[in-house]
Amino acid sequence: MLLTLSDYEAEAQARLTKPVWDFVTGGAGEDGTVRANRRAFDGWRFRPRVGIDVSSIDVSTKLLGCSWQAPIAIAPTALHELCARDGELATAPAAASVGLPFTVSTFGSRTIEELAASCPQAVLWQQVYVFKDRSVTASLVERAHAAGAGAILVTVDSPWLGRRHRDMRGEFAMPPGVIARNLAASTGDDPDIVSPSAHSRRTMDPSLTWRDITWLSGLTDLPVVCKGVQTGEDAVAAREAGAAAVVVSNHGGRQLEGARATLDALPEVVAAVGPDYPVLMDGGVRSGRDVLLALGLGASAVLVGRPVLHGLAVAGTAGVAGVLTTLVEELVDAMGHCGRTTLRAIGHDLVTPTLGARP
Ligand SMILES: Cc1cc2nc3c(=O)[nH]c(=O)nc-3n(C[C@H](O)[C@H](O)[C@H](O)COP(=O)(O)O)c2cc1C
Ligand SMILES: CC(C)CC(=O)C(=O)O
Repeated sequence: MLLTLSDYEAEAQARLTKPVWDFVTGGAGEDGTVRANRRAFDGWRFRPRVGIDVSSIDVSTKLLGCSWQAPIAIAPTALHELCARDGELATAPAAASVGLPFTVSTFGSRTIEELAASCPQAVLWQQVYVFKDRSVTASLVERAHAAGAGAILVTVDSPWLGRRHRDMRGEFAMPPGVIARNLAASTGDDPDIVSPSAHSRRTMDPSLTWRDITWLSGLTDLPVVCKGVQTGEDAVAAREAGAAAVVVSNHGGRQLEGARATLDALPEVVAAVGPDYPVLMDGGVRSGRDVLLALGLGASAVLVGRPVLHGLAVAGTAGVAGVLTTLVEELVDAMGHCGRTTLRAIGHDLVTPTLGARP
């Protein structure tokens, strides 16, 4: 029975080849930060209130110029065709049916134009990297705008891809026929990403600074969101560079082994930018209760990465819709039991450190 996101994960593992499973699941080094992201959620418990009418619960929100049915979005993950034949073409209708934004990766196996045409109801965001060749980044932004995207997420944690031991040991190579078509539409030819690590060394720009975010913000009227911020200082710098929001993210533990859990970094970031600036987070969110803890610690919304790929591998569109619906239902359930009926009613008083889990 597919009751929880762990059930989808186990079922996905049974369906994917080992190299693809390792690529999706793994992180930098020995996966220490991947585990830290998950464990951080065990460090917090709820302080439920009772005596409050919870017969009607509204988890919808308005953020970055669009309406969301719940404060959850799909994080950008490369090459959905690794997990399902139709790749992102299967993901988009699931996001649309649940009413949540879908961030298309630069390395999407389908172009943003194809996705916008095949699923006009979907709220699509475009993730970009600052490439050494700035014209490729600018083209991704321009195409996203023309395709009707709602926001640009610029990933700022990737001078190159992290040292991912699972992929290095397994000598991961992209299966033949899996093509980063979204990037290809901006470079003009099939980008050679057989080795994602080698490709990142050739193309991603390690000289990226906040000046580049200012440049990027000047290219578009769309909200630009900085993804990969992990400190209060950098959140303030992102805001000053023109970002409309930040995503507290360590790339799902795939970049710097030893980076702290994103849930641990979140309160510092929220304190630095104040309550009126949108702070999103991702990393290790695996239940609606996790979503609620992140909101209690100040997040405006969360993104989920791997669980969407698990849903895709299990049952395509229906699998992704199942994963997203589970998260929303669990969030509503937890809010009711906590005596909270709207997102506005969620504050720091909702959470308390787990006794014995923290110094
Ligand atoms: C297989 C895979 C591919 C990813 N590709 C990208 C990408 O192309 N661009 C990006 O900014 N982040 C990428 N990420 C990171 C996610 O956007 C997100 O930060 C991370 O998956 C969140 O953690 P979670 O998987 O625990 O939810 C990728 C993550 C995974 C697992
Ligand atoms: C295909 C890669 C460039 C994407 C990825 O693995 C990542 O961003 O974590």
